[in-house]
Amino acid sequence: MHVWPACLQRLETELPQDEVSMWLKPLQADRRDGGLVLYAPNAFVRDEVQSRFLERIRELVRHFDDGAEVVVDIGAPRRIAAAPANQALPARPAPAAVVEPFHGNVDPHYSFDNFVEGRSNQLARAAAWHAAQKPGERTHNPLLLYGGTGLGKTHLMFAAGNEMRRLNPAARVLYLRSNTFYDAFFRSLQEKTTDQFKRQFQKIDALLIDDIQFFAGKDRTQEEFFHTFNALFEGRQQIIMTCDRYPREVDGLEPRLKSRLGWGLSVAIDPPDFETRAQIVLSKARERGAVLPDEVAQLIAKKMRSNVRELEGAINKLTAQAGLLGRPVTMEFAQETLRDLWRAQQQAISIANIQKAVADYYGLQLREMLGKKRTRSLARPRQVAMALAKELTEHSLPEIGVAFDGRDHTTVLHACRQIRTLMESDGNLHEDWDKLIRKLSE
Ligand SMILES: Nc1ncnc2c1ncn2[C@@H]1O[C@H](COP(=O)(O)OP(=O)(O)OP(=O)(O)O)[C@@H](O)[C@H]1O
Repeated sequence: MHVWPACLQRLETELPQDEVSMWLKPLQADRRDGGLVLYAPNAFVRDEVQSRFLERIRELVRHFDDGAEVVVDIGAPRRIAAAPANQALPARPAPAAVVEPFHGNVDPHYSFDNFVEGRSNQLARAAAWHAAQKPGERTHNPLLLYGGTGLGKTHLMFAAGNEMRRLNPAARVLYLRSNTFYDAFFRSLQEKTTDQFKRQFQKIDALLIDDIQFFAGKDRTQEEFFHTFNALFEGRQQIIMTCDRYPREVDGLEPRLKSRLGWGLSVAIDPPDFETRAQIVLSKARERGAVLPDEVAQLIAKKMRSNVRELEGAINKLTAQAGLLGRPVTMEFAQETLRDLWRAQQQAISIANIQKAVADYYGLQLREMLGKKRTRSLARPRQVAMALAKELTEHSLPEIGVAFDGRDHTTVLHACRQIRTLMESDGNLHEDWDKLIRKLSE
């Protein structure tokens, strides 16, 4: 059996069928200088195969053919007449949406009015607001909003788009998910309509592009986005992007693109604090026509801290059940209805998890962090871990003390107070705290 059919057969058992037909079946194998060359129909397929599959293909070829080299190239084996580039693109299901500007795909529901402002998102809100007031101004173009999942990045992006349309109803605002950009670009290659694809962007006033971390490792798409970006930027069209972390931290994004993304204004969104969470609960409940007592909103805000999408899930469950049963939302009703949700959260966060996460975060050995030494570099993380245990679990102070190498409950209490006080003046500590909560609540 030839080596490539054997590899392909194996890959078919390891990968989803559409991946195999999209990327691997179009490859044509040939021998060159004792090695194996896989010919891809175009650069797009070549890049994708190189970045996603080549490592595994090399392993399999080593296995079947004892160490033959593998390269991926564009073109066709010598014995097969070469097809012009782009023609032999693999068949692919039509993408969910193709770029067709001006269809008003900015969801009108999301506005600045129904976005609850707090310390964690104030800057991002202000930046989005300014971008909407004066689209294209150098101070906030491009605007990049980054932060963890479900924290309101897309909400703010839509709010900015809607505000632009409110101020100027003729404004052509296009919202695109990064994967839609990718699909549409791919399709334009397939249909040989890349010029048309590019031209579409000349006609818009603002591009809102969501989740650009998706471009990581997709070299051709990144290159195309880079050109689109440059053209928009030079045309003073507003660009608003979101990313799940600071783009410099995204592996697989090209350095020149990373640098360009930071040209305008980049703003982080952090997880909301307790007060903001409680306000969000009240506001979402109001949107659903339900009246929640403040104490119920506070209870939900205390228990659910990772992201707003989860808060919304809790409110949906609560208001739906109350409507169905015709019961008012009391504390007891909330406790009863959401018990399972909370139990799942609670199980995920134990004192041991917290200790490990804090030790890892500060680069310490767990044993050292829990031990007796009082040097600042150990004592402070130890206090952070104790305070987090109090904040994130239902354990009592004495129980937490026991888990921290048998310390007294007054030591835990002191740690909680000290961390609270220090956070008021120490921005770095506050950041550590937020990051740890985010990590533990994922
Ligand atoms: N401050 C806020 N006020 C009101 N609603 C909020 C707020 N923050 C988030 N939300 C709501 O939480 C939900 C999730 O927000 P959104 O989709 O904007 O998150 P995201 O940051 O874009 O997440 P992802 O990266 O997963 O796409 C939305 O329904 C949004 O309205």
